[in-house]
Amino acid sequence: CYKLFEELGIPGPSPIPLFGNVAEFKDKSPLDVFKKWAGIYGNVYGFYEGFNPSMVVSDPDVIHHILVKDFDKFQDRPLCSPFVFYPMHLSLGVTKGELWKQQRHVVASGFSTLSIKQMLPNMLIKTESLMEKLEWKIREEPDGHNVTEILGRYMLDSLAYGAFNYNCDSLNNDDEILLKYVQQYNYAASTENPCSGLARLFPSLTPFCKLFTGKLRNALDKHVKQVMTFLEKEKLVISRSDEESKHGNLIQSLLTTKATCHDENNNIYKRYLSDEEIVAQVASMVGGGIGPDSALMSFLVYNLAIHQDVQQKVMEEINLYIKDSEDVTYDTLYKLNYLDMVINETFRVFPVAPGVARTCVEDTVINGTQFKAGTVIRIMACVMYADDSIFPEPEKFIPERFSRSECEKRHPFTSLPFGLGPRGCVGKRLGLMQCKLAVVHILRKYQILQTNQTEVPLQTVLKPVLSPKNGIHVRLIPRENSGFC
Ligand code: HEM
Repeated sequence: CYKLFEELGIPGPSPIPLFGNVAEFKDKSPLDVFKKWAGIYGNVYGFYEGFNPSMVVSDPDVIHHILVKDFDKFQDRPLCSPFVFYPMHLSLGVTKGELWKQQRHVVASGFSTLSIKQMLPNMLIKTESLMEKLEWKIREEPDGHNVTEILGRYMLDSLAYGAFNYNCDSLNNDDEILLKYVQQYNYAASTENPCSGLARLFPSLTPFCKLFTGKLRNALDKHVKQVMTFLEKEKLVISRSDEESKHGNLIQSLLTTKATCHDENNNIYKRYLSDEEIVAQVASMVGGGIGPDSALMSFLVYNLAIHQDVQQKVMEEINLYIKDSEDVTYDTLYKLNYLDMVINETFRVFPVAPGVARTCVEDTVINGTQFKAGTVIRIMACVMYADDSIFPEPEKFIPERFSRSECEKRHPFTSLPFGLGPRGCVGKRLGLMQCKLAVVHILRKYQILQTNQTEVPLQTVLKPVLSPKNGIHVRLIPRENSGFC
């Protein structure tokens, strides 16, 4: 059963019976293993996760084919977590083929510019709560503290209230149903979780491993019940209100947008998503969106603390466009080009999503390499980010690499923080807006400094997105006292 790659003439490490090549990852950063293998086997090679063949790709031309040109042959995604409970099998990240296409159209329409602009007022309310929380924390620990937990909880509150009108306060309440669910969701997919590791390696053991997921199921059940009540509430709002207010949040958009479908004779018809499908989308967007959102925010704060010159430039740009709080609009946030470059460079240095995955659904040949149906394809963007022929001096933090002129010199498929193509991240603009909103508020009030507890270099862990292993320790000092405006 370990003959596939040999027969196809695809290079890769030699597997050992039962485990394939996973032993190589023991006690190492998976990112380092993929970088090492790329150095030995090149930009397209194969390895075995247990018995399962996976192809690893970090060649931008081949990636372009997989994500866009030959999308129909690679449109499905393998499961990110082996534990999928009702109704999550209906969520966008999991569904396949025709059902995915129908849902994607509906979900994507909830992320239009107009919809995102409508989410901003609720997010601003949560940003005020963040600022209050930070002020309190600074009074308690004036010499610096770990900001990761606070930032993560803020991102959750802001996402839930902005996108779903779901007013949760995880910043101040450890027992928030949503917070408990997100913690369990992340743990279930984390590489630190031995149970999910075992189920990934030996899928036939998944039913056994599921016996140990009581906490996840419990947290999911409570979350699903809560989302159901929000759904009923939004249905009432829709039945009462005029057309104008119908797209006030993502749940309303999911309730009122129709999917285009084809029957067995290829006739077109339209349908609304079922309640189960809507609940699955909300639950998975909260669970799946918040991990990368929070990790990005922490890494960004870290980079601003370590690179004071970069922080100064971001501040100058903010001062240029945002004079007072009324200027914090979708349009002004959009103008912060230098901040965009800093975010892109943060994604490169700390690849929150080190790669994206697809399943090959039909045999195909790309640039002379054969891809067999059923094979998992791991597009490891992190390998390109560390390649000095693409990003010279990759160990340095240089936001200017992402200026428009520099980007035009590179292959567009060398930077994939949100994936790309028809199955790329649907929440990209929302995630970026949340992050910019928080950075603008923090920087207008505080200078971010590193402390003697700030890790250099920073240790990271995959859980399931790349995150700071021990959090981010920084000191915030009010700008009026810092002499730095
Ligand atoms: C900084 C924040 C975020 C990052 C870095 C990120 C990254 C990603 C990546 C890499 C993918 C896989 C794309 C692919 O396979 O090509 C993805 C998919 C997805 N993301 Fe995000 N994401 C973020 C925020 C969000 C937010 C805020 C939401 C929703 C509220 C969201 C919803 C989704 C969904 C639903 C998918 C699956 C799309 C599909 O299969 O059609 N993401 N994201």
